[in-house]
Amino acid sequence: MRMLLIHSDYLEYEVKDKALKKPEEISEEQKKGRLDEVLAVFVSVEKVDEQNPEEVVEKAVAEIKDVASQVKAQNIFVYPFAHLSSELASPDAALKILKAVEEKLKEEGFNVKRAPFGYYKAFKLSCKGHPLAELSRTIVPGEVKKE
Ligand SMILES: Nc1ncnc2c1ncn2[C@@H]1O[C@H](CO)[C@@H](NC(=O)[C@@H](N)CO)[C@H]1O
Repeated sequence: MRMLLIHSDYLEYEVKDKALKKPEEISEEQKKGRLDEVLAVFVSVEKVDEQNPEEVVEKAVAEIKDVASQVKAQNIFVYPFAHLSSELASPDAALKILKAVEEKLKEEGFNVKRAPFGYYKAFKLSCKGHPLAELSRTIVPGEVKKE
């Protein structure tokens, strides 16, 4: 799994078109979304993650929690983003893992939104620009590499 974490004044998105034949079913309300004072987490789920999804979810949540506590962010936006890797997991596996990350973060007490899966989306992001505002993490079953 590849994650790009951007501490932002806000992130907002608007669904534009289907990017998969069978994207995630969403409500009218989910076609637009916004969070302020947010840690935006752009996530590419990778093929290797399919070997141990539970471990990857645990490690991803631990890394996100760590960064969120450093930047003092309570709001987290999990954003499916198929552009951080050339070895992507299947859509089904990726969606399951992203939903699990979302659920675990909610269980940890964060205010979490997850952008819809399988769509082209317009988005606006306002990066805060401080030294910890732009971070990346690579997670594979068995190890976590930090930038
Ligand atoms: N392995 C994977 N990890 C994360 N997201 C994945 C994925 N496989 C499919 N997606 C989702 O389907 C859209 C088309 O690839 C993706 N859409 C996007 O990445 C948008 N930024 C538009 O390009 C994404 O929603």
